[in-house]
Amino acid sequence: MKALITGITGFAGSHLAEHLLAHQMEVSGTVRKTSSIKHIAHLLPAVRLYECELTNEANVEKMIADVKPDMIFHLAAQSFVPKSWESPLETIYNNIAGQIHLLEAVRKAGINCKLLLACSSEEYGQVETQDIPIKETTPLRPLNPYAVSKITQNYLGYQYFRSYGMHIVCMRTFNHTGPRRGEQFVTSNFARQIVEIERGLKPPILYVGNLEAKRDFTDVRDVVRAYRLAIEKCEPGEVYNIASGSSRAIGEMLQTLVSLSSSTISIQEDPARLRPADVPELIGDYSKFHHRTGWRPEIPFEQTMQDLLSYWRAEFS
Ligand SMILES: Nc1nc2c(ncn2[C@@H]2O[C@H](COP(=O)(O)OP(=O)(O)O[C@H]3O[C@H](CO)[C@@H](O)[C@H](O)[C@@H]3O)[C@@H](O)[C@H]2O)c(=O)[nH]1
Repeated sequence: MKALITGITGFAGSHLAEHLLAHQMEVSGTVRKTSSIKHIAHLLPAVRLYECELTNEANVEKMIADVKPDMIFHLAAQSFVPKSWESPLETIYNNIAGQIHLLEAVRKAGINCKLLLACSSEEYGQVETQDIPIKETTPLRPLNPYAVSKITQNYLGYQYFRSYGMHIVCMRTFNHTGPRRGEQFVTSNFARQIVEIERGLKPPILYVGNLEAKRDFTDVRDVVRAYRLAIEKCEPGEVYNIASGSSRAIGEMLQTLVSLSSSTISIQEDPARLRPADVPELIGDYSKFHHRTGWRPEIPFEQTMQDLLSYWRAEFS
């Protein structure tokens, strides 16, 4: 089976490539001119890389015609919420134009290809207390342009399924983390600061934003396993939550990380890290996905935090 991963050089993309190779799939992926291949260098030449800008229609058509994948995992996106406030149009344009080019290229190529769209729990946005834990039927009340872009990706997938009968499944993935997580995201940002403090590279003050928000974290390695099961077993046109089913305040997550270090660290709020609006609490109900595939998360949160710190310690060794 030929799998294509858009965003293969990224965090989830690199873990997914490893997972699919371990399941005897042929793996290709798209890279941009500016992408670092650091996270997948160890997988070359087993994975094939295609230089492709998803916002360039001709690039995408050529890539799909060349690869003729049996399945596509569409992960490439502008995925950092604060950036979507700084440049809303860029986020909307990148995330939507890229996906439309991909859907159109597959449709025009007339190939038999399953697609998985990596959407987001941010689509739920402002969730009412009675809606927790969040089901796929919970109303969508987006709080930032990134969330709007993901809702659009989600509904485009539905529309192409309905209009053309394409095999498209949509995952509303809750927060996920682990080794290689980009340093702008909260878990990795805090872990990196701790390691910099341990190494004496910065004073022992860890800067934070909103510690009250609650997020439902799953290990990225559990998430990529879910993506393979989803493309194999899920019903096209449907949307599925991927979550752990419990949440933690960001402050609790920070305490877990700090407890795994022997350094003495003080915490200081950095107003620049506060957002114009922050989703207060996300807890996902993953029972729909569990009933379809048998999946449940396996890696304990403390293990994920330990592995994330180990990743940053290795980066600074
Ligand atoms: N990034 C960051 N976030 C902080 C900080 N301090 C507190 N936070 C809080 O930590 C929470 C998580 O922030 P992020 O890690 O940036 O993730 P996110 O905004 O929840 O979005 C992530 O999860 C979504 C799924 O729910 C993904 O769709 C999205 O792409 C991203 O991975 C937010 O409530 C944010 O305000 C900080 O210093 N940096």
